[in-house]
Parts: sequence; C-alpha cells; structure tokens
Amino acid sequence: MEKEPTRVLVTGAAGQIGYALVPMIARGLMLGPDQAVILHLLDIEPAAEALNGVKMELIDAAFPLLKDVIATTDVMEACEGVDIAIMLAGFPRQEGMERKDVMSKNVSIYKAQASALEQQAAENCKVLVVANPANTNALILKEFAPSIPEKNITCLTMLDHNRAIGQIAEKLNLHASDVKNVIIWGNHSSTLYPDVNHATVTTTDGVKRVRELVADDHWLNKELITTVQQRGAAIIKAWKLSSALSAASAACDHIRNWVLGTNKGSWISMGVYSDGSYGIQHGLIYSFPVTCKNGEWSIVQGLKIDEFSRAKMDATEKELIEEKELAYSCLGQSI
Ligand SMILES: NC(=O)c1ccc[n+]([C@@H]2O[C@H](COP(=O)([O-])OP(=O)(O)OC[C@H]3O[C@@H](n4cnc5c(N)ncnc54)[C@H](O)[C@@H]3O)[C@@H](O)[C@H]2O)c1
Ligand SMILES: O=C(O)C[C@H](O)C(=O)O
Repeated sequence: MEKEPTRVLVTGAAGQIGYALVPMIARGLMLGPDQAVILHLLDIEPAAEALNGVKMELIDAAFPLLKDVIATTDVMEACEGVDIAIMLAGFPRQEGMERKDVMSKNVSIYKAQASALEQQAAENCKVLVVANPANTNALILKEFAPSIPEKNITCLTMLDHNRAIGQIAEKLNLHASDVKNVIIWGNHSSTLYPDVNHATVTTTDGVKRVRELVADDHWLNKELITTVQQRGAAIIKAWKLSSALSAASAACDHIRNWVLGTNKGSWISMGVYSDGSYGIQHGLIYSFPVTCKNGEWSIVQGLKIDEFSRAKMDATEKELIEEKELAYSCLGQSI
C-alpha cells in the first residue's frame, strides 16, 4: 500500500535556502525515495510573487514524489496539518555582523509563529529551526508553544558538523564519508565547539582515530576550530550572501537522520533541548551528539570530556544563557 504523503512546511520559502531546499525535499533527499510529500510554502506578502514563482518551478519540475504544493502568506494556512516544519523565515546577517545581531528582528517571528504551529500542526510535528540565531529562535519557539513536546523542537548544527567533516577529509586527503563522529557542542555561532576527540576515520588499514591520524594538535585545537566557527562568515565574504546549498543539504541530513535513524555506530550533531546532560543548563537548546531511532533522538552519553573541551563547552553555554536574556528583552518580556 502506498504511504500517506508527509506534509512539510518550509517558512521563508522564497528565500535563497528555500530555493535550494524545496527541490531536495521533492526529490526524496530528506525523507527517502519512497516517501511522497506535500510542500507547504510560507513567506511574507512582499515576497508573494517570488513564492508563486517557486511554486511554478516545482510544478514544472514534475517531481514524482511531490503530490501538491500549497504556497501562502497566511501562517495559519501554512501550518495546517504539517508533520515536519523547517523554519527558514528571518533575515540573514550581512558581512561584519554576528548571528545574534539579527536577534531583535528574528526572535519576534518565532514567538508569533509558535502559536500557529501549536494550533495547526499535526500532533507529533517535528520542528527544525534554521534561521539565526538558530538555537535561541528554537528556544523562543519552544517557550511560546508549550503544548509542542520539547523533544520535537530542534535547531540546525548539522551544517557545522558537516563543515568539520569536510575540513578533516581535506586535511587527510580522504572522502567526507570516511570521517565520522565529530561533535558540535553548543551554539550555532562563533563560540561553537567542534570536538574531534571521539572522531574516527576509515582507512585501507582499518578504523583510526582522527587525532592520531592528523597528528597535529595545533591544527586540531586551533585552526580547525576557528575555520568551522568562522565558515559562515567566510562564505558571506566570498559569496556576498549567506550559505544556502550547504545549509539546505544539512537540513535534509538533520531531518533524514531524525526520521529514518542514524547509521549503526554513528552519531550526528543536533541542537536539542538540554536535559542537563554533560552539565549543560536544563532547558537550553544546545548542540549535542545524538543518535536517532524510531523518530526519536537521544543524546550520546558517557563520552569522556577533557579540560580543554569542558572550557569550550562552558563558553558556548554561557553565550546561550546571555542570548536567552537578550531575546526576552527584545520581546519586551522578562524570563
Ligand atoms: N543554522 C544554520 O546553519 C544556517 C545556515 C545558513 C543560513 N541560516 C539562516 O537561515 C535564515 C534564512 O537564510 P536565507 O539565506 O534563506 O535568507 P533569505 O533572506 O534569502 O530568505 C529568508 C526568507 O524569509 C522570509 N521571511 C521573513 N520574515 C518572514 C516571516 N515572518 N514569515 C515568513 N517568511 C518570512 C523573507 O521574505 C525571505 O524570503 C537566515 O536567518 C540565515 O542566517 C542558518
Ligand atoms: O553565518 C551565517 O550567518 C549563515 C549561517 O549561519 C552559516 O553558518 O552559514
């Protein structure tokens, strides 16, 4: 029997990540090659014509898995019955800005859209926030949509995870698929911590630890960390716009792993609700290593954390606590 189509909401769908992402979803890159989809595309009134253009192109591509496209500027209509919500809506930063500089514009969108999702989405809707500041937007969405289970609200750090893998693969002259189990801890910001202490590489001589194979602590503890932390800014500088195809691809990786499960022996990084694991403040949306099974993520437990890692994990936690305060003050509310 044919599976029911999955309804996928993409907010900010007329923007540049939206334009890269919707064909990936319609081709089955997010939910698999046997899962039909109905796309719900939302943008604001000034972008309505562009949104309609995206819809026209989706129809013209005649994707076999795409059963329908709803393109609207009405948030309540867009959220109706959705099983998955990819939140791109917001304003990207420009050269010279930190991601939290777009805070005041963007958090208010997440407060407003929280109640639409709460009222209209399917019961177990999975939410991925991509728009920056991603962790704090997700936190605001969670706080203003109290009936959505906390486990269903996540943010994207898979792009940073893939960036770290890409850098290690280049350094070792291997393919990205040979590298696994890097970790992104914390905030999707310039304080994020790419941890390679548990990462491994598959070589013709078997599985090796990244630290041993790279054998260059200066590169691992300094250059790699700074490159991943600053990669978003480097792309804005080079391309004049923020990353789009890699962000869209990472969003597909995040949802695919969450819904279909992580590969045996591998984890991914996801910004998720902290249950206090690794001493991180309860309730923050913090990036952890997670495995996924039966549509649920769980934080990988028991990893050894050295002093260097602890300090970096605490610094990015501290920034998230400050961002939470700033977000509430932007909304004119106290925590
Ligand atoms: N987490 C990550 O790894 C990551 C990676 C790349 C980009 N981003 C962020 O993703 C966001 C989107 O980036 P982009 O390059 O596609 O930006 P963009 O400006 O091209 O697109 C954003 C779209 O959102 C729409 N929008 C604004 N307010 C809205 C609202 N209230 N409801 C619905 N739509 C609304 C805009 O009209 C626009 O079409 C930015 O905040 C960017 O910084 C995050
Ligand atoms: O850096 C940005 O502002 C965009 C995005 O968050 C990225 O990491 O590429």
